[in-house]
Amino acid sequence: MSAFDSTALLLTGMVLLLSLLLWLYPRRSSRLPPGPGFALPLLGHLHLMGKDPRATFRKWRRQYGDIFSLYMGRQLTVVLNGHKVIKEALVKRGDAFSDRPDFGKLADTVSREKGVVAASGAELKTVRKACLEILREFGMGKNLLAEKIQEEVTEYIRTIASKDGQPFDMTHLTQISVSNNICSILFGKRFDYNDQAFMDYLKAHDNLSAGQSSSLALIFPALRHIPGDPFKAHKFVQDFRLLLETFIQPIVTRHIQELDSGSNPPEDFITAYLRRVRQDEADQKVSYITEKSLPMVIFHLFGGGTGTTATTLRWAVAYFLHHPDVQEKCHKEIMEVIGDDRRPTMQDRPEMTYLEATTMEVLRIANVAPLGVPHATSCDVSFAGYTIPKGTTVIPNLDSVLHAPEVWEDPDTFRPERFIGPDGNLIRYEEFIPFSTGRRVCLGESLARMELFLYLAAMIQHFRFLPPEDGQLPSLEGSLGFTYTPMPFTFRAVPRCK
Ligand code: HEM
Repeated sequence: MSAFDSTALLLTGMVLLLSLLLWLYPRRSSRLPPGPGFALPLLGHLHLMGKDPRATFRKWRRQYGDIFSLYMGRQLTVVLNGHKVIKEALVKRGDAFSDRPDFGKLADTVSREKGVVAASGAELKTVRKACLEILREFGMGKNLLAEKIQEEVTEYIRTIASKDGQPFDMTHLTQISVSNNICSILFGKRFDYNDQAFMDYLKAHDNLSAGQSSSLALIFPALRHIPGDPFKAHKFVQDFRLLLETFIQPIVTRHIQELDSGSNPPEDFITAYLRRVRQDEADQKVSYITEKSLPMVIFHLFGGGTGTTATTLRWAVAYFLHHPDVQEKCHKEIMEVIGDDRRPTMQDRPEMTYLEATTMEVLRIANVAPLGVPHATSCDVSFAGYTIPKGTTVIPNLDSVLHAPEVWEDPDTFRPERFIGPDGNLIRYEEFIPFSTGRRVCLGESLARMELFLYLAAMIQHFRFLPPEDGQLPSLEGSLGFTYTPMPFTFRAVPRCK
């Protein structure tokens, strides 16, 4: 090859590389909301996000305003901040802002089904409606379910009492117990607190919600083949498979066999959903309610019903340990309304303003889903003077509402009294949106609120929470993955004397 040929080859290579980089380099159009400048090819602004996106978003909000944009990889993403903007988008313009983005190619290697959390458009409408109707059939928000939860709470309290006031970590016990409530609805059964297989499933669920995989791994599934799994991509696929294929799918298959063979499957969510599938088939209706999508729907309800409520209970105990006065005020109210010789019931709830205010303050300050779940635009939208294209990922930054200093005085101070008015009644702030707002508001909100009340009332009725003998208090700085969880801690649950 002559020197001329090699130079030409080198130049052509450089031009091709430059074109590829330019093609990969995300550029923001002038009609988009402003945002950080330098986006890398492939990574976009991921390298600027830091360990705690909440802190980065607070900084960018100060710099660019309530609506800013960035690139997560090559995906255009708009972050909405403050109650006014989030309400405007998710509630008033809910028609345009209620889709979900593609949750990543790594998840697609396990299943492409959308279930409920990842569904958009007509599929979302049909599946969400069916889920809500069936959950209500099984008593969500009603006494029937409250009684079931009370039985689970009784078992939970018995197990805590068996610790004899010695220090323990409540994480696994609380997770299994809370998960049993949604499992009773979904599968018609609860799991023993020592069931090792179930504990492994919960561990896999924990790993997924801790967001162990990097954002890069979610976008580039091939990273799971790198030896040593540095991006935790292989682990993500393993955990996802364990839950979907080893835990949930066999239960669904058993229900299908029982239903089709005329034997009696348990009267639970799966059977109710399958009856709808069969009905739509009999009516020859083209429907999104299908046998194939059912395992993913169950995966989402199981996931939603397992992590967040248990995490909120752990945050509540962490704050009680830091604020014994709040614990005592809750106990005093419980003694006045319920006493110590019967179980708390849902009928007691309206009388218990201080416990309710305390629960709301825990939900606000701990804010277990600080960035919500990403939404996506279903069409090109003109919004606040910008044009946001169809398919843009939208992050409703709930942290910007629940910790807004203009709404909550000293937002980082734990003070249940902020939810109680001068007349002694609860104040229902419009800005209190830990379950998000609009068409995709948390589907399990009333179940979660019922659980939080029944667990906390019974826990405080029976025990005084104290730090271990060395006085070590839990950190109030948690770990942020898909949810915001407390760091592991131990405490003593000392029985209250009758
Ligand atoms: C303290 C407890 C809980 C909190 C703080 C919480 C919070 C949230 C938030 C912020 C969202 C995102 C809404 C959006 O996209 O705008 C969500 C969605 C969801 N939650 Fe919860 N949640 C809790 C408990 C539960 C429970 C007990 C269930 C069980 C059924 C559940 C099931 C779901 C489902 C299925 C979705 C997706 C809804 C959709 O995509 O349309 N959650 N939750």
